[in-house]
Amino acid sequence: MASLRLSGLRHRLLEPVELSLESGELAFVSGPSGSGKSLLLRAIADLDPHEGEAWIGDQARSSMPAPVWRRRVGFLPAESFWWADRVGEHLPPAEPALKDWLERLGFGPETLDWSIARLSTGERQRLSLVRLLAQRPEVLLLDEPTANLDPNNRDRVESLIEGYRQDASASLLWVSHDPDQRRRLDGRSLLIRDGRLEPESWA
Ligand SMILES: Nc1ncnc2c1ncn2[C@@H]1O[C@H](COP(=O)(O)OP(=O)(O)OP(=O)(O)O)[C@@H](O)[C@H]1O
Repeated sequence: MASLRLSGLRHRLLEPVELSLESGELAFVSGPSGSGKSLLLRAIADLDPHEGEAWIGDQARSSMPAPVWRRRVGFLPAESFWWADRVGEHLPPAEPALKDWLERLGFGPETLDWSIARLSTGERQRLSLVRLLAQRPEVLLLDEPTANLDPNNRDRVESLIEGYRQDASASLLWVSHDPDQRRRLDGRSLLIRDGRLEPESWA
């Protein structure tokens, strides 16, 4: 239940970004390859050096330890990193929604025993979303979370993210190259062009 606000957020490619997302608001970010979309998300998540400030509600990033900020602001990278051997080792068993989230993405309970090495690209992508939601972030920064998925699994992921956004009133910044997805999910559309983050015009 928190808004996200950015003021003067800047890294090497981007002009200073001013942005406010209400609690529960969805905004898409698009722009050409290499325009800085992933770097923007990484700067907000405080994973790379940057200038400027960010707030969740009225709490500034600089007012809390980096690990606390990174847990509250959940970043889903385009390529996930897994450190243990089995899926279940990355997911908290006490999370009450875990079984439901896995089922909604097409995974049975046996998935927890699967080796990470056997996962397909799309399975890794879907399971990394479950892992992120289990962190219960208040803000979600999603870097093309459906890029490797067939339409059925894309719909499942969209539905799960939308459900989480509504239940948790989470603010979402979602990098997507897909105009149909942006229309389907009815969020604000932002575009990075020549280093500036600006509202996208559909005209
Ligand atoms: N650690 C880094 N050091 C130097 N340059 C980097 C670094 N990370 C990314 N870049 C460069 O910054 C630019 C923007 O990268 P970014 O990953 O944000 O692009 P993007 O808009 O997400 O592109 P795509 O749609 O292809 O994923 C690219 O030219 C990339 O090569």
